[in-house]
Amino acid sequence: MAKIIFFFDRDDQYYELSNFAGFGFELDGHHWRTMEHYFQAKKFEGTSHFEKILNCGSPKQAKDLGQNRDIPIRRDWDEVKESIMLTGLRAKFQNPELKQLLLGTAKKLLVENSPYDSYWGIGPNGKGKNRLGHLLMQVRDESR
Ligand SMILES: Nc1nc(O)c(N)c(N[C@@H]2O[C@H](COP(=O)(O)O)[C@@H](O)[C@H]2O)n1
Repeated sequence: MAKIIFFFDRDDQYYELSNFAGFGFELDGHHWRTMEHYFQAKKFEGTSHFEKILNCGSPKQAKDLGQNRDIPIRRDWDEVKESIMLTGLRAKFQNPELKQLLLGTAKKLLVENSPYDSYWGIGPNGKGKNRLGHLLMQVRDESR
């Protein structure tokens, strides 16, 4: 049995772990359609761009809006982004179905197999930080 779970593409067995997966949750008085909506919107808290991301349809739209640098993102984003990601993941995995799925991964290494992102995923050379995978494993440990 493989000791590593790679997730990223829609047809991956554990696609639910992806921030793009369609599992909504409540947090900070809002309903978030996906983790990606929450994460990207938090870059622009207190602006109309936050509302635009909150209300947009797809995680892809949320990410595209979140990468728009015509609108300034909060200055301390690099310092707070990990704790924002962790807070969102904790809320997402309150869903009993998702919590069971996460716990069912037991002690396996969770890896966001993103070919683009060397910070949250493992990036093009497979050596990225995989911070999303590590935070998911933290939430898994907390859920036991
Ligand atoms: N382009 C893309 N497609 C997916 O299906 C993804 N899961 C991701 N990764 C997510 O992108 C977010 C990082 O965004 P920033 O570059 O920090 O703005 C993060 O939620 C990754 O999990 N990307």
